[in-house]
Amino acid sequence: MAEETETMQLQLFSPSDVSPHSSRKDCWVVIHGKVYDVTKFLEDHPGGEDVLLHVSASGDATEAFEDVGHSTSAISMMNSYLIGSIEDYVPPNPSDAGTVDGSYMALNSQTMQRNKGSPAPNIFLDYVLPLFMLVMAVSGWYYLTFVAKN
Ligand code: HEM
Repeated sequence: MAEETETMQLQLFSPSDVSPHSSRKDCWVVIHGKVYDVTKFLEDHPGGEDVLLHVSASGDATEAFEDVGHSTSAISMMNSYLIGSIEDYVPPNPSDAGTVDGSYMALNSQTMQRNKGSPAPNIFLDYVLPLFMLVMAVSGWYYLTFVAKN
């Protein structure tokens, strides 16, 4: 039940259209709701063909693709394999919701921003270490001012 969209000229697929294409001779992967025919790329994929076959069979390759942290050149290569998109795509990760209709690059740069953004708070570096240094400085000042003088 594939059909053409007028705006993006991308074929629309349902998950059941995609699932039969998970063999070495015919391998499609779904990443961020876009469908890529990677059959001709299997042998050239630097990460190997087995990972692509595996995620192809799993239905949605988005999380696996993101976990690897592909380079921008890998991301630009993807367009050559783009054949369509999933109709009414529901992202596997709820935090991706709302970006389904955005372009892949936009979504990916958001992901990179998210990953690059503020690191997880470190209680030792943020609070304990500065407090320790403050106590040491005050003790030093107290010793030099009041104790060492006498
Ligand atoms: C059309 C889709 C894909 C393209 C064009 C692509 C392209 C690439 C490229 C160019 C690299 C070399 C490293 C880099 O430049 O980032 C790479 C590495 C890799 N890719 Fe993909 N990839 C695709 C999909 C996937 C998917 C769905 C997975 C799923 C797990 C995957 C797993 C890996 C792994 C494990 C590596 C090796 C990373 C390393 O050794 O550091 N790739 N891919």
